Amino acid sequence: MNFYFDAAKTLDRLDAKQGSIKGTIATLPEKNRKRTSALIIETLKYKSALTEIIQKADLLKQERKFLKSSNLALVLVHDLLLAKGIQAGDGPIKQAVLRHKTRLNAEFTKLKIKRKATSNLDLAQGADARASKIPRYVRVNTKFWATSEALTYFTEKGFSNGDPLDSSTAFAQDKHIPDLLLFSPQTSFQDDPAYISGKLILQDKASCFPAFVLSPPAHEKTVAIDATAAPGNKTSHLSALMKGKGKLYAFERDRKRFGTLKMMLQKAACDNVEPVNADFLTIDPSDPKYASVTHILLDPSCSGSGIVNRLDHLLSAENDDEDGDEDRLLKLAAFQLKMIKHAMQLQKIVYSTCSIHAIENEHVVSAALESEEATAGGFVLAPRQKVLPKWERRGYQKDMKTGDAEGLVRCLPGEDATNGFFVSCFVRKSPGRKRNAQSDDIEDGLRKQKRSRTK
Ligand SMILES: C[S@@+](CC[C@H](N)C(=O)[O-])C[C@H]1O[C@@H](n2cnc3c(N)ncnc32)[C@H](O)[C@@H]1O
Repeated sequence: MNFYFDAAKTLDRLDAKQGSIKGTIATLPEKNRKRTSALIIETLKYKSALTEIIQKADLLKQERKFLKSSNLALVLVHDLLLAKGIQAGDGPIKQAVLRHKTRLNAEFTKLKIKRKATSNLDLAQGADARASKIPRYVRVNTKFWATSEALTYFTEKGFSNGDPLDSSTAFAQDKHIPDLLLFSPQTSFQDDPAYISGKLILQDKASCFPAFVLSPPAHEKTVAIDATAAPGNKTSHLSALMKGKGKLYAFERDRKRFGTLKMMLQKAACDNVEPVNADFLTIDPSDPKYASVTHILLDPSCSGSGIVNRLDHLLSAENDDEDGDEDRLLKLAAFQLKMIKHAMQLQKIVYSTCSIHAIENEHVVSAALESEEATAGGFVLAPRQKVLPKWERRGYQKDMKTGDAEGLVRCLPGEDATNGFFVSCFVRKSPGRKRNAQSDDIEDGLRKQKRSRTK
């Protein structure tokens, strides 16, 4: 029965908007996690049908002594009607549902007739249509092997070059991000040895933009920060771009998510990363440890409104945050701005969100550009040619009080074959810029390297 209690509690947390489906499932006890998460997802798929059946059968009223939680009733009735029956010993709660088996089955049949369903599947809530237009993106972890080796690996597995949205055996290389491959959205990598061993990282294309735009040089003197790191996809991308050289501090304030981050970093062989379980806002930029930091990735918590393939479309309509709850967005925006201003005591900053709302994107960037911290540090937006110049969709100028929106990158789900995303890059203006010995050394070094290569 514990398995049903865990599933019901998780559904309670989702109803209370305490996280995304994926994020909430990740906090379940490891034992039975696969089984419990399958039950949660299946129950959510059929939630509207199951709720109607339970109401019509008057189950909660009649069994109020045993079924105190509506979500517990949902998971039990799910298994009774749509799976192999309730998988638990004969206790009073199971008996409370079984007493109504005939009535529940009758309501189930009536509902199918009412909804003109020819199979159980017709009662399920459909996926977000935009998700089917997003290929399955897989980043080759160049810490372990080269992209050319990965291409051979997949060719030997039966994949061939082509459009992955047309064929389940086609794959392609991405046009904008090196080492990123595209597969059909249905391709599963969970059992692929290359995924299990950390040689492949499942990461949406847009979420690869921030590390690529920041691109800290692969140099022993480079010191960078990922200020909001867990679960760690962007951290491992940064580490790969740095070729394991220099130092990357990865901050994560949440203890549980910090555990996930550490596991991810180990699996992806991120040996130049030092994970730090601390709030980025509490670090003192004048601390000698961070004085030589040149590059900062800032991908703070956001509304997640751009993510369309995260299963969250399964949450009920009243939880749907299409227009965003303004209060919540304003609170998030205030926190996001605080993070940027804190980072402005350091050097080059990439700020990103997986939100489509201007409140968390252009508005935050404009406010950051107008802040005292930006003036004191001489920060401006990096121009388009430094921020994925070939990417067509740029920021919304109408939502910028100041700054050129051409320097901003936007991704729209359903239109760009990615989730919704936003990327900006702040750099210090050269004139009047405080000289940072470390960063200037790195830049000088790289300039010299380039010169000697072209000679
Ligand atoms: C959007 S997620 C980051 C995702 C991550 N960049 C990735 O690609 O895997 C934001 C993370 O920042 C953490 N966080 C939020 N505020 C923080 C702060 N002030 N200091 C450190 N971590 C913070 C959250 O706990 C959460 O894990």
